[in-house]
Amino acid sequence: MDIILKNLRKVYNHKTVLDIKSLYLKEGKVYGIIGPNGAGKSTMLRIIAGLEEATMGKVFYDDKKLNDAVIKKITYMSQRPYLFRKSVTNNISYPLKLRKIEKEVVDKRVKEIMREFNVFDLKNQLATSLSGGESQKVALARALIFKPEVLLLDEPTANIDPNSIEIIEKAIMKRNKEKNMTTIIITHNMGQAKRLCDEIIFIKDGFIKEHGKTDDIIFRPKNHETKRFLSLYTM
Ligand SMILES: Nc1ncnc2c1ncn2[C@@H]1O[C@H](COP(=O)(O)OP(=O)(O)OP(=O)(O)O)[C@@H](O)[C@H]1O
Repeated sequence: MDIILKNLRKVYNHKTVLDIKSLYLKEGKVYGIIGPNGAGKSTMLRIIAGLEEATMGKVFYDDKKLNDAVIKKITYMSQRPYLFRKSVTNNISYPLKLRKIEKEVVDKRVKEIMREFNVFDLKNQLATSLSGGESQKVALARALIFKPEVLLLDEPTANIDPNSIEIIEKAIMKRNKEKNMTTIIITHNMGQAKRLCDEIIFIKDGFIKEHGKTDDIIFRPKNHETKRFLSLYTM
């Protein structure tokens, strides 16, 4: 699914926190959103996810506005994902049960994805008792189990150990190749941006300051603000 932002603006308390004239995100590509704290990255993602309304402007999904059919194809994971006070298995199977998938298929897919994310041993544990990293993996397994067309991730691997980061990145790349999933990832990890993203969008003060191919942005940024931002990271 292509995602198109047109004259999108978000204002909080008379302050514009996001102002995007035009952005075309193509089906099957992985986009990295980078930028300082408070730049408007999460606001943009929440608007695309349909969790927040823009003050002005529109988001199109292919040529459609957000509707029930579109919402069913999108999955969004926040910085602090919310898990139900139920077992890990119940949490992960929830999106399939919601879509009335038959039990045998649900059981098979849940087992597969728990193995993929290395959380199988936690299957009966109460999800609210998991560690931060474990919760993140379970939340992503739940987000991916229904095979979304659009994946929106707000810092999916903040505070995650390298082994789990690798599991999460592999899971994203695998689906991207197989399902042509359009993916947008907010990250403060430039190594991750390099590994995962086809293109990078640098946002500051609510504006897109620079957008281009990952290597161009990371190694040959043109905008002086992008240069300054990237110079603060060790790569
Ligand atoms: N519900 C809200 N009410 C008022 N202001 C808000 C609200 N949500 C976000 N903001 C403000 O909008 C600006 C952009 O916030 P946003 O969360 O999009 O930034 P971000 O780029 O994701 O930052 P971070 O890297 O810290 O997660 C910030 O100044 C924030 O304080």
